[in-house]
This record gives sequence, structure tokens and C-alpha cells, in this order.
Amino acid sequence: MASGDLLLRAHAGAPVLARAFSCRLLVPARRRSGLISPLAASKVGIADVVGRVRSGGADQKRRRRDAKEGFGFSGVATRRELIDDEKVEQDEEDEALKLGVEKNGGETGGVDGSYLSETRFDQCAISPLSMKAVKDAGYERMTEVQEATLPIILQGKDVLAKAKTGTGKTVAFLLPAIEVLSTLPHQRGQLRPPINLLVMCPTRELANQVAVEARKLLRYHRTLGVQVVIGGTRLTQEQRSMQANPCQEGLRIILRTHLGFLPGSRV
Ligand SMILES: Nc1ncnc2c1ncn2[C@@H]1O[C@H](COP(=O)(O)OP(=O)(O)OP(=O)(O)O)[C@@H](O)[C@H]1O
Repeated sequence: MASGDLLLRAHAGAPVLARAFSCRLLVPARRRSGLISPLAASKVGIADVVGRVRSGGADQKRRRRDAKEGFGFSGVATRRELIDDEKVEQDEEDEALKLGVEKNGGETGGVDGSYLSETRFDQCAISPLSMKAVKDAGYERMTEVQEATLPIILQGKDVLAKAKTGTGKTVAFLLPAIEVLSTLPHQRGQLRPPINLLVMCPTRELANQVAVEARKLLRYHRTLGVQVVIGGTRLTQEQRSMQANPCQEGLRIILRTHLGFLPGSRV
């Protein structure tokens, strides 16, 4: 897959998302069928590559440490460990915010107005829980990539999209994915709650950034949880968090980098 792609495919009923760096918007299927305005697809321009890629040597070291540490799912988290987990979540948010500020050249959050479409979120078939979260996040109109992809994904079709950085791709794939997941039956009290969605991110910063966005959108979805898995740096904490986080008793979304191997996990 080329740099800048966002791919959403249904795999055995569970969506799998893979995304690299941001570039341009391409929704060929919809465009061919005349459903999309050429404007959305013609706002093209190869954007700068965002994110920092780890050096190969450091990755290898981390992978070796992962393999040594293993990834079992036994044990009960102590209060101290839970505090550590909260710290991890806070670190993720701090890191994501830092990245957001860097990306926006110091401005605070929000999408560039020129990427907004005329379509409002409440014009789409979005569940009331997601709609509430979208409103809380301050999103009213969809960006062009969101307008172009959301209705297609909600129909259960695969989408491959490219759009510039900061154009709202994260919400473009997370929101429909959450909508699909929220319709799956919720089984309580499972020892190992299922992983229903896997999002692959090229860097740890982006994984954290996507997690922040996912938590915003999942605010009212009590049966869905998010877990970032970087692997290597804090595998034990991530492992404990996967076991202990009560909001992850049901369905779960996993965000991970390509870099860390996650032994013992099933999607
Ligand atoms: N419809 C919307 N209205 C207003 N703001 C939005 C909307 N969708 C997303 N945003 C905000 O716009 C900013 C950029 O969005 P986001 O990071 O999802 O873009 P992106 O295309 O995924 O960027 P990147 O390729 O760098 O990951 C975020 O702060 C996000 O909260």
C-alpha cells in the first residue's frame, strides 16, 4: 500500500484498518458511480509526510525485548498498576496533543475550514450515541474526506482513501467503524474480550493521536474500549491495561504500530 493510504476492509465480519501517511483523496468507486462530486476527488496534492519513523536499529532492540518479555494474559492488576495505566493514557494524550500542535503550526486543534463540506453529521445515519459524541467534540459539518467515505463505509463497502494531513481522515474511518462495531452483540464477562477492530499506524505518535480521537467518539459507547499497543517500550503496562480496563469488558479497538509484535492476540 502506498504512503498516504487508509484502507478499510471487512475481514470475517471485523473491520481492519491500515493507514500510512496522508496524501490525497481518491474514492474511485463512488466517483465512477457518480455519487461523489468531482471536487472532492480533485482536491489533490501530495502532502508532506507527517510523523517520525523509528530507526531500524532501535526497532530491532525493542522487538528483541518484546520477545524476551513475552505477552501472557495472566495475573490481576494492582491499584499501583492501574495508576500506571492511567499515566500511560495521560502520556498518550500529551503526546498526541503535542503532535497536533506541531501539525497545526501552533494553532489549537480543529480542521482547516477549507476542508469542510456542506454536509452536516446529523444528515447522516449515525447512532444517537455517536452523534452526541460528535457534538461534544464540536464537529458540525463533515470534512470532504468524511463526506466522501462515511456513507459508503456505512453501507458495508470497502474504501481506499487518500487525503491531505489534517483533513479529518481519522474521524472518517473511526466513526463508521464504531457505528459497525456498536451493532455487534455484546458478550459480558468474557475473560478475553474480543478485538473487533485493528488499526495499524506507522508511528507511535499517530497511534496515540488516533486513540485520543477514538476516545472522544466512544464517549457514550459504554461497551467499546480502545487500547494502544506500541510494543517494546511499555508492553507490560499495555498488557495489564488490556486486562484491567473495565470499559474494555466488551468490544475492543486496538491501535498499534507496525513495529511491535503482539503475540497471543487474536483479531
Ligand atoms: N468534521 C470536523 N469538524 C471539525 N474538526 C474536525 C472534523 N473532523 C476532524 N476534525 C479535527 O481536525 C483535526 C485534524 O483531523 P485529523 O487529525 O483526523 O486529520 P487527519 O487527516 O487524520 O490527519 P493525519 O493524516 O495527520 O493523521 C483534529 O483536531 C480533529 O479533531
